[in-house]
Amino acid sequence: MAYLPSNILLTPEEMARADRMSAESGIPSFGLMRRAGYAVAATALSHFPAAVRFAVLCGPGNNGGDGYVAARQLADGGAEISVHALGDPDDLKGDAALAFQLWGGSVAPLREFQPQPGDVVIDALFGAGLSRKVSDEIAGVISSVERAGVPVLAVDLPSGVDGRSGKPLGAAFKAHCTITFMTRKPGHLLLPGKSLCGDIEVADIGIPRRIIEAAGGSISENGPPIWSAHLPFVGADSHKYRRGHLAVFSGETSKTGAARLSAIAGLKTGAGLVTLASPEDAMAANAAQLTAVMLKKVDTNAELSDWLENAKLSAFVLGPGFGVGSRARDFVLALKDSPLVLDADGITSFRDDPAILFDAFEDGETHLVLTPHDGEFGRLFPDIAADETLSKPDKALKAARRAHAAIVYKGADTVIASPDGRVAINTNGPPWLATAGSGDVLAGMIGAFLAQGLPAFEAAAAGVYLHGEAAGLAGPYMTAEDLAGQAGHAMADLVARF
Ligand SMILES: NC(=O)C1=CN([C@@H]2O[C@H](COP(=O)(O)OP(=O)(O)OC[C@H]3O[C@@H](n4cnc5c(N)ncnc54)[C@H](OP(=O)(O)O)[C@@H]3O)[C@@H](O)[C@H]2O)[C@H](O)CC1
Ligand SMILES: [K+]
Repeated sequence: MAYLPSNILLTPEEMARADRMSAESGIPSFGLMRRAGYAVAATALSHFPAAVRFAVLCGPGNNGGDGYVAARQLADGGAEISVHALGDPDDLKGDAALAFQLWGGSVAPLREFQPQPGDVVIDALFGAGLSRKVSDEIAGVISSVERAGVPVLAVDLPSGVDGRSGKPLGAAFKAHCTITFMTRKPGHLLLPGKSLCGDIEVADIGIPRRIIEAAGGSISENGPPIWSAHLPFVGADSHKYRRGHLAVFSGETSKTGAARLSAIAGLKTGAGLVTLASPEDAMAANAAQLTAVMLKKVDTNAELSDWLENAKLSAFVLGPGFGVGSRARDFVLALKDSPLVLDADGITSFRDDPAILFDAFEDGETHLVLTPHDGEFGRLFPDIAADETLSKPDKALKAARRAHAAIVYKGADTVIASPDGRVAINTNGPPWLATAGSGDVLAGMIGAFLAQGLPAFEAAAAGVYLHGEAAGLAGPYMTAEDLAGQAGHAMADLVARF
């Protein structure tokens, strides 16, 4: 059984489409279920060789079918098995009915299941077909398993987790590990689903890759396949390792640190030049702490216009420590034709009338990157943020289309979306990234990729990925300075991979 590494993610609907396409191309659907069940049994044995009993909980659809196949396979191998079913197994249809026949052993009602010490629960209640909140009866079984502290192997998804959004519907198992088929689903990577899956294994059950690719939409795991072709150093001479001129706007005297973090991160991410644009009153504070980053006094709109006319600037970062208000709005509108990362105070400055921002960046190729965390997202897109029916990728995509911007919707499961429909879920950020100044560093990294000529979505996704890599190098006790400091090493590692 092959286990597939891939950055393609299929929603449950897309996976169902892949199933249909493979059936239409002549691949017997029961063969898929059989291989799925075998993979479950193999994973159960490899993860839990000392299990006293495998307690297989089977639902009323094909997820349950996988469970029956696994039960047969494990029983044939000599394992102790119990099978409990939701609903009457005689009502099963299609492949699930065939799988039940293949099992051929006894089945007790789910409500009679009582976990025992030494049990390993194989959770085959619901997978891709979960369509509504789980009942109190099922929630009761889930909590009895949790109370007993016995491990859970989830088939496809921990039952109760919505594969599209990662949200639990009513209640959900917390699995030790989850075995899914062909590709992971967004719900495996989005919170809280991610924290309920445990280790995730992906088994090849024989759907051809061309079908997976054709059935897939536009959601993928963030990683080099999305943006590496745009990196300037790929296949290039070393003189191209640094390029572009990034400008970062500093806040007033008492708030200059955030912009300096962005600027230093930008330099280490490969921008050829980085200039900090500083108000006069902050010049001394900035000058005292900068060496490789250049400094330019920019106080007024007129000074900004003059600078934009006379300097060759490739991209901008505005927001970290900048201050909320009309000066931020005026500067952003002056930058409307340039690649821009708008972060923090820059975002909040448009909370009263976000349409001014969205309209300003409407023309041409997408060249604005917005990097909101939850609070900032709610300020710019209050209706989208409040819509409980939307997943985080849905929200990011809707926001991207409205704002004509690449959106980096930050969090422990950062999502990057493009107005053209592409969405990436980031997975390499360690928990210690949630530290003061981390967002400032990210803005500088994205700004540097914009300055190096990456399109907005690719720059955003590459920046988020590099941020995660740098945090991994900096380790759990890092500060934002350490994080910015590791950007160069993380870039060197990336360069070495291409
Ligand atoms: N290519 C593959 O990946 C393959 C995957 N397989 C497995 O099949 C499931 C998906 O099977 P499906 O039958 O579509 O869906 P489920 O088994 O997950 O669930 C559907 C049944 O569950 C009922 N349901 C849904 N939500 C609830 C709820 N909250 N409470 C009670 N019952 C619920 C639903 O009832 P409806 O009334 O909504 O119709 C269905 O009866 C996938 O996850 C894999 O494990 C194949 O084995 C091989 C190919
Ligand atoms: K399941």
